Amino acid sequence: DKKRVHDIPFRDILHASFDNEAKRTRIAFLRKSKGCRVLSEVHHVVQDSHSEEASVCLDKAMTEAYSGVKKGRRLKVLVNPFGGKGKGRAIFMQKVEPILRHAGCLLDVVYTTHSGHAYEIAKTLPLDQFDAIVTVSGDGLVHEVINGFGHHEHPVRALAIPIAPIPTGSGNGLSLNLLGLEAGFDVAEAALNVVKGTPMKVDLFSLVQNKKRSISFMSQALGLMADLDIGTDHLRWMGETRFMYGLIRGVLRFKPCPIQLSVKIAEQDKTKMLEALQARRHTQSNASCSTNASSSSSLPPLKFLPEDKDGWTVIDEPLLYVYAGKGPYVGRDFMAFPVSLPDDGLIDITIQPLVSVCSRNSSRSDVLKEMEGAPRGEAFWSPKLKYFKAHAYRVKPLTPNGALSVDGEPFPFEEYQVEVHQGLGTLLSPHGVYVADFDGPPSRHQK
Ligand SMILES: Nc1ncnc2c1ncn2[C@@H]1O[C@H](COP(=O)(O)OP(=O)(O)OP(=O)(O)O)[C@@H](O)[C@H]1O
Repeated sequence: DKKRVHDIPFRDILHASFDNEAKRTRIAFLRKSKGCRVLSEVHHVVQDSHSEEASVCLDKAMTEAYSGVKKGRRLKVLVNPFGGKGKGRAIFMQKVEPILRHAGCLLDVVYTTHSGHAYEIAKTLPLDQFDAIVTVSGDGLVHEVINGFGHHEHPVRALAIPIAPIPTGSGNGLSLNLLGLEAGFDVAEAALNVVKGTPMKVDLFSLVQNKKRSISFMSQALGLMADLDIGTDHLRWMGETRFMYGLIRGVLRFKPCPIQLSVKIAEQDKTKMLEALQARRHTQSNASCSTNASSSSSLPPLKFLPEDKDGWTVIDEPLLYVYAGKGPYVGRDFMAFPVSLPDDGLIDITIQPLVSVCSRNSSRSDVLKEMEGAPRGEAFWSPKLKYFKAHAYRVKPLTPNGALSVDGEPFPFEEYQVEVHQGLGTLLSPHGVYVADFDGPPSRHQK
């Protein structure tokens, strides 16, 4: 009977078992429905003579389904009920929790009640009780968790606990980077990553401002890009569209970003950056770059002093924006760092000099044209856009007025320095690499 044949990849199986009393098989799995993944369950009654065969078969299926992965993970789940369009709680209860429960995960769920709540929880999290921490939120809660871990009594061990995001915020850049464009907003796919993803080491950044050290995992934005993160906060109701709206509005305003930028450059050859990306795609496991969690009880010391000048490049020209970070996507419609690698120990920095966009040969419409290719990271190839990989950088504001956004959160517009810590953070990932389609330049940028 054809109707009874289910072709289920092992990866999609959450649970498979045989009830010998009732002679019933039970398989819980994810299937595709209208472009999204949904939880499904099938039961079959088996003839007595086939009981043993069924039992062996389902045991085997479970072994394959959880090959290399601990079954029944212990999870600390943090749900921001107000993230994005305010549907975090409902999405968690209706779509995510059932998947985690069917997979036999043990859940300790907290609904955050205030800004800073996730930070407090992460700061005092008992380290041996959880296999992963799940954020049902946007990138803001992840920033809090990482900073809480950074201020934990044992920060390096805390940062070795993998974080797995469920995308219910407005940006969800981290989910996009882990799951890719197609699956990045699919909460069921993200839940499957919670159940079966493997730990992937990622670089984190120390940001020092007024002697205070914060950790950033995704981005720091100045000028137009900060306006995009912060200046569109009141447009949260728009969901992710607010980023594209902010981008167009910012380009039309054309406001310079009054800073002096100093960069400890590691690479500025775009072709070499692409080659490194292509090579990294073939080495999916990055366990070798893991920091030795047990050997250190404090955060890595800072390597670069604010007065270091040797080997630093100073950029004084007027800029439209500076955008620095890790992970290709910062939003669904913006691949800001297409050649970013999770663990190269470097930060990607993009700079748009104002002169090149205000020159006689260039115009706002040119910038907007570049933006058309933003979802595919095409601006990378624009000769007008400077793109560095760096060990560290520092910013000195030249006027008191401006905006700085760190991982999407507003920070004081004051002098700061950033450096990279290789492999200090841990995420759960289905692929062991960032998922973003990016290769050679589009035809208009080909020589
Ligand atoms: N109960 C709460 N009330 C008010 N604010 C909260 C609450 N819980 C968390 N927050 C704050 O909400 C901020 C944003 O949260 P979150 O990352 O979930 O969504 P988002 O900002 O919509 O998404 P994105 O960061 O992707 O734009 C966090 O910085 C956090 O401090």
